[in-house]
Amino acid sequence: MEKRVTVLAGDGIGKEVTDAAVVVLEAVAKKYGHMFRFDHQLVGGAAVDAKNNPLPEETVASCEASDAILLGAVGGPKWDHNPPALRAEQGLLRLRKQFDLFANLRPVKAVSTLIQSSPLKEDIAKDVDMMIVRELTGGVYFGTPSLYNDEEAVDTMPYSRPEIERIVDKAFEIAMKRNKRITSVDKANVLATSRLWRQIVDEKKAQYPEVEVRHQLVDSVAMSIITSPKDFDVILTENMFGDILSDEASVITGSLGLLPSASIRSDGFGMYEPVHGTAPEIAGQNIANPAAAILSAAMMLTYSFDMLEEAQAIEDAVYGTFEDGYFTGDLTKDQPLGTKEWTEKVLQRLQA
Ligand SMILES: NC(=O)c1ccc[n+]([C@@H]2O[C@H](COP(=O)([O-])OP(=O)(O)OC[C@H]3O[C@@H](n4cnc5c(N)ncnc54)[C@H](O)[C@@H]3O)[C@@H](O)[C@H]2O)c1
Ligand SMILES: CC(C)[C@H](C(=O)O)[C@@H](O)C(=O)O
Ligand SMILES: [Mg+2]
Repeated sequence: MEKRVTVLAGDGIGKEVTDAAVVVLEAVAKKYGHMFRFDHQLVGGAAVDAKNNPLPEETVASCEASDAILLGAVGGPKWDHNPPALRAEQGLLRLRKQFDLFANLRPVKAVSTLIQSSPLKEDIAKDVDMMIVRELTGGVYFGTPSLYNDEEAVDTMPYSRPEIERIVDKAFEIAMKRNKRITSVDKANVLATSRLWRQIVDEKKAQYPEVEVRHQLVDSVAMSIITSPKDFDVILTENMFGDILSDEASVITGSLGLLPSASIRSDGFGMYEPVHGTAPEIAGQNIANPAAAILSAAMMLTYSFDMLEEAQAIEDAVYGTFEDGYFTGDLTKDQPLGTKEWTEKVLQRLQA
């Protein structure tokens, strides 16, 4: 099969980790007889510097002509004080909104070879396997009015019925393919959007009688995700709660550098991005963990290209490399491998 992929490295460690994902995809293409055409474009701070726009037209045009997008990360101190339209993160938010990528899937899997890197006790972290389904194009990230001046600031958190219904449907679909358990996370004791969210989840539940649905308040989930993570299978939540809970859940696995994500819409088009950010303090040093970006590439093969065997081959190579005892510096202090050297081990496994 031939596929076009727009690669948006972005800023900080974005380039190092997307470079790793691209070489892995090239190895997969060679092994399975596919052709992936990569088109590299600017987004985020790099695009602000070059084009005075965090999401230049050429980037949008390339994404429109592609079958999927692979993104590194955007942002950093250099652009933090820019006016809102010229902030690096705007490039990412506009991409998500413009391409209607409403469903953000963030799997959190604790594998036994990495348990020693988790600060949690082994019996708590062991065998955790959950999927965070985060609404990605609504809520407080995109609310108007939005206002900021020296005296006053306003954010608004709107959600419409159709916006909630489609993400709730997606969560039920995913739950049906997994263990038929959903925890819907909200703040219904305070927020009107959460009360509508709860109502719609309850309505949809009637269509999926086999799925066990639990509502839990986000503050309580923030605690239970650490004390009893195995209680969760599918976590369904709105945009900002999902952002916060996914970074928190990464702790269970051992590192934020392990968490991939898929940002998809209904027709199969998607953007694939690690959950982590640009990690400015380690950028350019060949020490970032590329696993999250490589696993995001595997999600691209699954969700956009329907290449399930190829995706599995990437996952096996990544987890096999950990089993072989090779780790980057976020996971071990004992002779860690660099980003490139660790990726080379993954390639060797793929090519074996
Ligand atoms: N999707 C994205 O583009 C995205 C996501 C999150 C944050 N950001 C941006 O990134 C910038 C930095 O944000 P932050 O510091 O809060 O979060 P971050 O995710 O960049 O870093 C948090 C911590 O995790 C470590 N870390 C992250 N990824 C790693 C990896 N692959 N390997 C090893 N260690 C890793 C960092 O060194 C740091 O200690 C900000 O501008 C933020 O807006 C972008
Ligand atoms: C960079 C930022 C806008 C983004 C978000 O908040 O969605 C990031 O934290 C993420 O998790 O993808
Ligand atoms: Mg985040």
